[in-house]
Amino acid sequence: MTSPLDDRERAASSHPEPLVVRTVPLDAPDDLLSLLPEDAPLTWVRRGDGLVGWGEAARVEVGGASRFADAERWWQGVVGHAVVRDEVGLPGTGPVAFGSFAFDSRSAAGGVLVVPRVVVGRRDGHAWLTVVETAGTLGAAPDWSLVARHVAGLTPVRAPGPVAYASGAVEAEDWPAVVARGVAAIRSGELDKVVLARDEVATTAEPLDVRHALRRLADRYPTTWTFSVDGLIGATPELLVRSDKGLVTSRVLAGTIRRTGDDDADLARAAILAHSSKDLEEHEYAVASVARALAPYCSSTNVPDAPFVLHLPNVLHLASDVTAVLGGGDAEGGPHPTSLALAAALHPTAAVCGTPTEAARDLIRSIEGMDRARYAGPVGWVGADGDGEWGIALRSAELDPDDPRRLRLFAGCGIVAASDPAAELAESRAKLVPMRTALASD
Ligand SMILES: C=C(O[C@H]1C=CC=C(C(=O)O)[C@@H]1O)C(=O)O
Repeated sequence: MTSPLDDRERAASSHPEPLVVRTVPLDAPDDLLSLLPEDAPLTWVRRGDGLVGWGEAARVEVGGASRFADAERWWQGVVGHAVVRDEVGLPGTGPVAFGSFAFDSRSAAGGVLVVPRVVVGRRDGHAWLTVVETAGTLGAAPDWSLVARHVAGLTPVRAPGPVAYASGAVEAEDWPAVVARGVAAIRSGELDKVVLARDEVATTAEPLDVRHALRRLADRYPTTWTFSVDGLIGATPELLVRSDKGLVTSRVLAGTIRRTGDDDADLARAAILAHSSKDLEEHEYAVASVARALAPYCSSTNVPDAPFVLHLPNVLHLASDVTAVLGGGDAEGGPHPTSLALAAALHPTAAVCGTPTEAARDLIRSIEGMDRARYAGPVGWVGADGDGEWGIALRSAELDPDDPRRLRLFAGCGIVAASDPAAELAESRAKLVPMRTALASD
């Protein structure tokens, strides 16, 4: 990513020419990922459905505490001026922006929204093509031949070759001491929960072709959301917020146990996790933070009585699907907040920060020893009507914009009074597995 903007004026001044946007139906392509170019692929895909995009019709970079509000204002300006003909009318048709935002308002990573020139989307057997022009008027309807020509020009996906791993900001063996400081702060009553993370640096033999990693993530972790936005890639199991015609959904995860690879043993571990008071406590803080953040915007919020166990290939998580209906609360009578505004209101949940939020953020700043950049921040897309989907950028890596062989991989763990630092280190290793597997060439 180029240097972020952190003043409102520059963010506001990057309005493009009015966009001319046309969406037409397509026969559903079998495989969205096979359409991606090597250069700057944009991706939000789960179980074969979702959006892929390429090219750049418009872009804004934002920074600081106002990063979400500035991005929102820019997007409203873009869609307010756009000429749109949408022949499909589903979530994700018409103009969309892919985005990702830094975890911490102080991070230089800031945030970005990108409007692709071409988007192909797929949902429940329906598919569409959106083409965005930056000059001119609505022309002839595009069709599959445009995508076919694009695909014919794609380079084959390249494997990255051997990968070398090195410590990030904190050596792995030193990280339990960081966790121990978190536990001590909790036991002394400073806060209830903190989520502490660490990074590691991967260096690939060949420049990374992001498509290689995305394919492996999507194949191995089909229940997660595989994403790629401006050099941030991953497969997150955690949905911060989906907003779809007034219905809001959030998949909250917190509380983890590693898988053994043996199905019977893993079933026993799922039962242990479902009854672990330490993990249930971690989970409860995360769910409460989501319910609290949604309350001002929603007339009703449904929080399941107890979490279910989400099975992923590397770990099992406690999970709760929280749903809510927009309207009522403090927002009574006003326009519905967009999915981006909801993501801003929810971020950071106690699944990635802690409880109370401010105390946890301060502790993270003082003991974690690294800049999380866009790890653990919102990543996803927003449409012209404000509906969209935003995940939390977990199980992720950030490419070095100056070196296509270098990436930072991230993993974090929720810490409560009963946490054991050595066990948290093992859990963080398990959470690095998806990205490590994504980079492998076997
Ligand atoms: C912070 C991460 O995971 C969060 C999501 C699920 C379970 C978590 C846990 O059990 O600690 C974390 O709250 C991460 O993967 O980097």
